[in-house]
Amino acid sequence: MAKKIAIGGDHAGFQYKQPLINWLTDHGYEVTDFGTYTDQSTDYADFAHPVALAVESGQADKGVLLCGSGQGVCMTANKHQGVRAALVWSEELAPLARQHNDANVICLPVRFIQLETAIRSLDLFLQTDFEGGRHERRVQKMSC
Ligand SMILES: O=C(CO)[C@H](O)[C@H](O)[C@H](O)COP(=O)(O)O
Repeated sequence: MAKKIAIGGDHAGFQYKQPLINWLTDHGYEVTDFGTYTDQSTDYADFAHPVALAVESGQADKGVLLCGSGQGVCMTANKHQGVRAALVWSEELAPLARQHNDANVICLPVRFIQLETAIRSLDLFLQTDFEGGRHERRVQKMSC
């Protein structure tokens, strides 16, 4: 089970960061917060890279990234070796990202989903295992 979680996001994701950290710590996860720490305008890549690096290096088991649409942090994180970041905007997508894609970073579009959906999606993401089998071959083919 993933225990060490890296989290970060830009100003557009800031509103949900602390509630998600609270939920994670309440449920026994060890959280590293890479910012941003205010709602002042920032650049999403400045937070997506540190979170992705934490996952890439093994410092964190899983990553959580937040921005307005989820797109910028997701694109940035996926530049990193061994990082499979998934944009999740409904509860159904969270377990699929784990079961089929072995995603290790969840990207949440804070301007487009309710906090309850973000928390439920994160919970499902962290609880769900990769299925392997036919998906193992497909995940391996992602590398270029
Ligand atoms: O990465 C994004 C868009 O691809 C995020 O949604 C950003 O949070 C967004 O672009 C921030 O927009 P703002 O107008 O600067 O608040």
